[in-house]
Amino acid sequence: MSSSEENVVLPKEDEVFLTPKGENYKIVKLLGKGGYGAVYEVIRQRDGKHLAIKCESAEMTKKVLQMDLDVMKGAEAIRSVHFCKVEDRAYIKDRFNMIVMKLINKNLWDLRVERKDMRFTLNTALKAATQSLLCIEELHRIGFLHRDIKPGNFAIGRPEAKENHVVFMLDFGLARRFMTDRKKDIRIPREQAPFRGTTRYAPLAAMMNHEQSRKDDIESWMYMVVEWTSGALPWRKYKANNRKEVEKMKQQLKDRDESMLDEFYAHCPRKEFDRILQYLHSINYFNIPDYKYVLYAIEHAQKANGFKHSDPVDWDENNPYTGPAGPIGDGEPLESIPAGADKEKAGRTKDIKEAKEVGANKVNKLSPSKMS
Ligand SMILES: Nc1ncnc2c1ncn2[C@@H]1O[C@H](COP(=O)(O)OP(=O)(O)OP(=O)(O)O)[C@@H](O)[C@H]1O
Repeated sequence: MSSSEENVVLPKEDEVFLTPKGENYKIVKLLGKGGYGAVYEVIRQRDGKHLAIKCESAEMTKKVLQMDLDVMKGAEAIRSVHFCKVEDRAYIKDRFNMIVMKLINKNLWDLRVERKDMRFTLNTALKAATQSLLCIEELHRIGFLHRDIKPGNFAIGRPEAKENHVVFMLDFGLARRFMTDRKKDIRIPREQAPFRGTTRYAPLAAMMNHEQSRKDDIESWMYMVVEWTSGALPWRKYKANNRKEVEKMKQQLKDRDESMLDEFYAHCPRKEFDRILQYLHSINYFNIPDYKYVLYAIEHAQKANGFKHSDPVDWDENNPYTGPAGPIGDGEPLESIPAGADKEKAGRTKDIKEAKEVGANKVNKLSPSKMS
């Protein structure tokens, strides 16, 4: 679709859309545009609540909105606080499909580059690392891989909703279910898989056209966390058309090239971050990553640097931090939960909640000295 055709079908400022639920939403402004369509801030006319709508042109052959919907419904069924709640949906005839969801705030790419030295304080980077890891573990628990973990796909909530210390995960356009249809086993990896992701953060597996798995989302998370902490990655000057160069440098890290490791970990808590990276390089496609081990490493870095949970984050320097710090699950995949979570699933939610609480106790009992 050409951009002029796109402008005709996509919403315009002040337009009002009626959904089958009988709700009217008025467009306030465009928040962002992607290959699939666009995201807008809207006001629900009934109660004046500010929400977001994500639209996908009806003509798009590759439908990504359904995947967004499946993931967000799954996250709702486990009562995650890290995903936007879906409030409504509609098909606007001959124009676009849309989902209405919670409105959130700036993403973690914008928050970092706004800073004078283009990096978060170590306290903030580690807090963002913890919350984004919790997002990834929950996504895996409901049966999906993200396959495009990057700072632009994590955002903080709005202060009006008292959610500006909560990190949300966004954009499931490249997500993939990793369990078989019977939801018992991991899907057999394809021999070759087309590249999915963003060159700067993509795991080595993706760069080598291998099937991605849970460990690969965490490898991307590691690159993102290092960038938050140090302000840059060694391969920052390379773009998507230099994928081979970037792959070579990520391979040098895996091969323990000392000068590459020195550059990669500049300004980072090297001991803890390196434990994580070496661990990720030691596991394979079928392994359930040990999310708690990764979290311990981050906690260890926090304790070693004397940070407290209440120390403020960079985007809200005058208030104590109140963000969630877990609990984290075992990563044992549940059967993925399709759109329209029903009553039968409500019972399962209780089980999941209990399992999470047990997980929390275990985390608290273990000593960070395990990392040294
Ligand atoms: N619920 C929301 N509330 C506020 N802003 C949002 C919301 N969802 C998405 N956005 C913003 O809209 C933009 C596009 O969103 P999203 O990442 O879902 O689409 P995308 O086009 O697939 O992204 P990209 O192509 O940049 O990876 C991003 O800047 C994001 O921060």
